Amino acid sequence: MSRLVIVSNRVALPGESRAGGLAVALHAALEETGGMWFGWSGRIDPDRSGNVREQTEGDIRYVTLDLSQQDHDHYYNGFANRTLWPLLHFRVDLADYNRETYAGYRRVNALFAEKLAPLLRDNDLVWIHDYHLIPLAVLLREHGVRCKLGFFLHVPMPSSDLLAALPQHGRLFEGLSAHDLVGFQTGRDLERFQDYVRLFGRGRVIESGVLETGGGRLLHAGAFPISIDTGHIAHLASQSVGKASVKRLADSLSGRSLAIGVDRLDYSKGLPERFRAFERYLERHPGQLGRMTYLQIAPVSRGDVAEYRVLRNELERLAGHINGAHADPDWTPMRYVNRNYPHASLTGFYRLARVGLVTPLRDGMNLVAKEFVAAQDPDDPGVLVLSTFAGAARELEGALIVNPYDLDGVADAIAQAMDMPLAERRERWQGMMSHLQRHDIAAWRRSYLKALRAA
Ligand SMILES: O=P(O)(O)OC[C@H]1O[C@H](O[C@H]2O[C@H](CO)[C@@H](O)[C@H](O)[C@H]2O)[C@H](O)[C@@H](O)[C@@H]1O
Ligand SMILES: O=c1ccn([C@@H]2O[C@H](COP(=O)(O)OP(=O)(O)O)[C@@H](O)[C@H]2O)c(=O)[nH]1
Repeated sequence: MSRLVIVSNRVALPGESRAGGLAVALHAALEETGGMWFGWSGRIDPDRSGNVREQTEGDIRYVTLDLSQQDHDHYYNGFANRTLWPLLHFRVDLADYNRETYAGYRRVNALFAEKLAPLLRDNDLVWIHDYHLIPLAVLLREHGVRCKLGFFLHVPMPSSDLLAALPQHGRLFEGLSAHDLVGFQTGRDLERFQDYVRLFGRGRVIESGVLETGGGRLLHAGAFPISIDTGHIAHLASQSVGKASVKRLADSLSGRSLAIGVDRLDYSKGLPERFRAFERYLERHPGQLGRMTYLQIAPVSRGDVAEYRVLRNELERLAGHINGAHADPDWTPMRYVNRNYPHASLTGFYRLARVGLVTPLRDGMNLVAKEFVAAQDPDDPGVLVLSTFAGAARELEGALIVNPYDLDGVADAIAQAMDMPLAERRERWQGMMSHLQRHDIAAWRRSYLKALRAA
């Protein structure tokens, strides 16, 4: 059996709990197979990049690298999160390109390749994750690495005309052809990648999922929608009833219904639009006033990046305004919390909620949508209000699908969820839950690795 080696910027080290779907999902995948997880240690070294740390827990060997402040600023805060992240989420208006951060991004990828290459064996399966590490495969090949290399993009693949706005897009994206298999979240992402290869990459699509790249190399590509450990989330949720944090939340509602949103504090998640839609709900549905409390959990993310700080200020202002304008002495319409919660609490919060609000402007998948469904009480399930621009909307057909830019539409969906009869809630939930039982994180890992072995 070949060894699985996962490479990603973010590594869920033992004992670390941090919001973010990639780390949650990869940890669940590696727990089943064992193997090696290689990535950034999460630490800044005041002197230099490249200090290697190693630890083993169970069947997982973690090998991580420290980064210097400057490398971290240029690679993670800079090119990855101020250039690629906005661009890949269709936000050319927010993308900030500069050659210095691009050089830092390439430098850190070169360092990853230098430290990882000597650890690899020819029969390993190496699975590289996300936009932080697009050039890594080319660099590993230059170090003589011959094993199978796969890549998975967790974020959306944008339209090729948008991608073409990036200087160096050709060098960067043509580098994907050094992999044996490139995976995307949805069929639409795959289609947009194929368009890019055809229109800008000097390549051709032989058949869907089989491409000839500009350099004449054969490349396999496919859609592999990521998922959750459905059984585990459902189990945690069912056990959460007696948990103190869950009980305190339940008691604090004084019999009112709960609507919940759980998102990293990120502009892709559509939080200002969601807050405004919630206010619109209060205005358009006065008959429901005082019947529901909206809890938004939004742990601070990428706080060193300017756009994220601006967003945080805007959300504080909006939450204050909504409560100021609509609260009663005995009822506050919304609660806004910047703390990070472990799954043991979150799953209980999801289960308490009548409405789950997942309304990103763009999202690769959105695991919160899937967790919300898996955590529901089968006898009395809540309703998911889901943006059509989340990858999860391609699968979760029983959700109320909304356009997050249409504030009235989102407001009306919240009201519909509040009034939805039990029989309809059950029917919608059962369809989504049986999908998630069949398509869980193990199925995702298996289908990707099967395709990688075959590529
Ligand atoms: O590592 P961070 O900078 O703290 O950010 C957390 C992760 O955010 C993004 O997650 C994506 O992956 C999820 C799982 O596939 C998916 O459901 C979600 O739609 C994506 O946004 C990012 O792509 C990861 O690299 C980050 O680790
Ligand atoms: O306080 C929090 C907030 C979020 N999450 C987890 O972070 C992940 C977020 O993944 P998603 O795919 O929804 O979005 P991402 O943050 O990766 O863009 C989910 O597993 C959440 O349960 C968490 O553990 N604690």
